[in-house]
Amino acid sequence: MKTYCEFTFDAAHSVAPYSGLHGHTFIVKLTFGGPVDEVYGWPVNLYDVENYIEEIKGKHGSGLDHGNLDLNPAIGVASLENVTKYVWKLVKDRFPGLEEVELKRGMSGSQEGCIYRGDDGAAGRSLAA
Ligand SMILES: Nc1nc2c(c(=O)[nH]1)N=C([C@H](O)[C@H](O)COP(=O)(O)OP(=O)(O)OP(=O)(O)O)CN2
Ligand SMILES: [Zn+2]
Repeated sequence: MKTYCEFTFDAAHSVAPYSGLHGHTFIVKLTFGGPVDEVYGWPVNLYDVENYIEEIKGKHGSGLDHGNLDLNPAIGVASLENVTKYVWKLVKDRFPGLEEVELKRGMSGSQEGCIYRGDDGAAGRSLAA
């Protein structure tokens, strides 16, 4: 069984020398697997995940939401890939059943994104549509 949830956050970033500081709405999809609860049938309680998401989004720029990703030393250069790996680390530490993080930026129909499954050798595919 794979269970997923999505969330968005608005943040600024730059990827020098290719882009200066600008903002996006980032869309994140978290997919969970592993042993399921015998009663509820789920590998993870999304209620717990949603509470944690609010925590990592933070308030007033203290987290991902409405922040400048460039200022977070744990991310490094705020490319799609580095932000995706950062989200992976945040969530995997709290929910070991995390199996995949997909991060997208831009508007539907012209989005770019990548997928990370915890293995640097895994193909992170660009979703330039
Ligand atoms: N594999 C990747 N390649 C590149 C990335 C990346 O994250 N992964 N990022 C960039 C630059 O950010 C890119 O040149 C600028 O694109 P974007 O961040 O989307 O900024 P835009 O000005 O294009 O914003 P839009 O909203 O998409 O118009 C380069 N390569
Ligand atoms: Zn950008």
